[in-house]
Amino acid sequence: MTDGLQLKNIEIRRLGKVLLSLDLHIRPGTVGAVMGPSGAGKSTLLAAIAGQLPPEFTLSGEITLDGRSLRRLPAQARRVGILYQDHLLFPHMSVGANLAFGLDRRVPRHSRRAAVDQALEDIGLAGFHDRDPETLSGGQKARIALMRMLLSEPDLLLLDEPFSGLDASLRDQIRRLVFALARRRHLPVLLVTHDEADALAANAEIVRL
Ligand SMILES: Nc1ncnc2c1ncn2[C@@H]1O[C@H](COP(=O)(O)OP(=O)(O)OP(=O)(O)O)[C@@H](O)[C@H]1O
Repeated sequence: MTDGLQLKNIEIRRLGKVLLSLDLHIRPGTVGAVMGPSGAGKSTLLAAIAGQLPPEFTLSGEITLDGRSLRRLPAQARRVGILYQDHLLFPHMSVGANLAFGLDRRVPRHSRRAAVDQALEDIGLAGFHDRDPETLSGGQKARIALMRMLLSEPDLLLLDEPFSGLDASLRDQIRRLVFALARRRHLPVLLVTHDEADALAANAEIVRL
């Protein structure tokens, strides 16, 4: 069995033309960074791994996560967490409700509040449970979006330029947090970025499209 994420002979086509082809192996607790020009298919690749490839595209090749093949699994069964640039939180729910939404369904109802409070503490936002997401800073939203994703207990993290909307010091702080949490949980991370510094901060193996 191969641990982590393995992409073998992946090809994504649109209108019969190859958009991208690649091979990649990301071990648990390490980061693989995919870099390339705009339109190269980076976000499409993440969608393919997550089981959300738009019907305009076709995919061939093998995608395995800790040895199990993902391609035939529906998106919700793949246990993949995705983080995007815009850190979308549900605006009509409190911070606590946003986090509870991410919680793995296996967490029993009576321990959910404690799990959410612990999660808030882990990201330095203890006491934010009842806050409205609209009242948060960009960095606070980013931390909550990250934690909401981690609470769903994914086996793989897909990061689609999650740091690019943040200013320099915040960017450094958030990416350190993301990579430290991923390492601690032994998760493989596939990072899409335009910024070489993101890849360096993650000690990532870089694949250029
Ligand atoms: N739903 C879709 N239907 C048809 N074409 C699409 C769709 N989504 C993306 N494309 C096209 O597929 C190509 C790859 O897009 P994608 O968003 O994966 O690129 P990217 O490398 O992530 O770009 P960027 O760095 O600008 O985010 C682009 O030419 C884009 O216009």
